[in-house]
Amino acid sequence: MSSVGIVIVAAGRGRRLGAEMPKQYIELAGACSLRRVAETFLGLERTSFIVPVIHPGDAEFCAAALAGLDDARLLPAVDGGETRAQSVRRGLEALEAHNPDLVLIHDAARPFVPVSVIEDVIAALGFSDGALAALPVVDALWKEEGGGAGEPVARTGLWRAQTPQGFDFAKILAAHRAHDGTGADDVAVAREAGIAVRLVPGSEQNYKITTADDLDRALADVHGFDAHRADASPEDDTVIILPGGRSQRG
Ligand SMILES: Nc1ccn([C@@H]2O[C@H](COP(=O)(O)OP(=O)(O)OP(=O)(O)O)[C@@H](O)[C@H]2O)c(=O)n1
Ligand SMILES: C[C@](O)(CO)[C@H](O)COP(=O)(O)O
Repeated sequence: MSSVGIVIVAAGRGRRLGAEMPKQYIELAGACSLRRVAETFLGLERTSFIVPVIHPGDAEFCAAALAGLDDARLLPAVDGGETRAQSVRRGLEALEAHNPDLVLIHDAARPFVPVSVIEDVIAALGFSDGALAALPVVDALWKEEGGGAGEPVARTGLWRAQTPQGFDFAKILAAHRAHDGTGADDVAVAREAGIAVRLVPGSEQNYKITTADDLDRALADVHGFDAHRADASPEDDTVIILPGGRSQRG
């Protein structure tokens, strides 16, 4: 079975949210978004290695966020760059020594990614060198003209990109090394290098915390998502105290 490396990009500043600390470190019912993402990927047997990519000034935030996750697959965090693409590249360079067959790249700012979406992206990599989670655009689209609705934009065939975005490791590393560091996501980098990328259905649950409204939504959603996770094994009522003081049913 192919080995799967995970890059969690967490070096952003969260400027559009404008909170006191970067959004990936804001607590959502006892665990911040970065920790939630790390726990989700550590919960997958297919995960071989995880490298968090962080801002050089966030080492203390990161240490607190990941405290107690005692798992050899969780590699030391590496410093990110000015752009998301630069941060991804640094994560990939850190994974190179571990030589994974595949890599999944995920935003730390998407705390509620369902395991099924991750598994579907990995499955698509069985027949494609690239795959991304995405959702079709369902609303009508209008081009703005002077504050009003101008020309309509056809929505047919348009998809909203999410993460994880997964790739053949050697191919996406080479693509990032050839890239100028400006791509909005790894699909842009991959396509520039001629890598075919499959669309895999994402999830509305897998939204990115970008604005204050998104953070409010996450703070409202988190208890429901956690209850759902806890109810996964209702026959076993044991309460497990997790590192960092969180609890869940076992
Ligand atoms: N130089 C950067 C920029 C972004 N990211 C990460 O890439 C993901 C993209 O989400 P985004 O909402 O663009 O994050 P920010 O850059 O933090 O947000 P903003 O643009 O509002 O500052 C986030 O997990 C972010 O931490 C990163 O690792 N390195
Ligand atoms: C890859 C991505 O999640 C695509 O939605 C990306 O991080 C988007 O970042 P943006 O700065 O909000 O475009």
